[in-house]
Amino acid sequence: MQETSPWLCILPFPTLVSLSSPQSAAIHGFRETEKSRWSEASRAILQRVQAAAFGPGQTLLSSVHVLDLEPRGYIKPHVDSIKFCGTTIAGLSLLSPSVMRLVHTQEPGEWLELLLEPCSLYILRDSARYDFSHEILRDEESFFGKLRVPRGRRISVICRSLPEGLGPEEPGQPPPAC
Ligand SMILES: O=C(O)CCC(=O)C(=O)O
Ligand SMILES: [Fe+2]
Repeated sequence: MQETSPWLCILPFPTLVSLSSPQSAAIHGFRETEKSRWSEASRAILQRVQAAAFGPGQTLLSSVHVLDLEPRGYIKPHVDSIKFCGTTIAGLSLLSPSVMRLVHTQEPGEWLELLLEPCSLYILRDSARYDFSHEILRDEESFFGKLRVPRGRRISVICRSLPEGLGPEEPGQPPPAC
């Protein structure tokens, strides 16, 4: 029997809400939720993500952001709000491949693209997080160099560090989406 991926337990989303997060205006064709309770199998995966992306001294937002982007959905260039998000953003991409483009906010000629394969993890930290905008290209523009990367439904699971100076969040109080 084929083993079921633990990530499949997040599909379909039972209670998806529009969180109107600061970045939501940049995102088109999506649903999202903040999730703090996970199955044991998913927790094990999240721990691997967190061990790879965050240092021992970093505190994370207590909820993980889950974003469900429809095949025609895309994310316009933005820098995550420094009010709600610290130095590090780590995103696990599921289902469809996609292309993430980073563009320097002061030097638009300085840019790079990342091919986000399903089950890959990207980490935006320090300069990549603060000095570059990030975006997910829409299907029509979804090329990695000359390689066409057709977009389907994409789900991302995003962990973020807490902004400096903010203590761990109050238990039971969901953080603002970041
Ligand atoms: O889907 C992703 O990997 C990135 C989402 C994002 O940029 C955001 O929610 O601010
Ligand atoms: Fe973002």
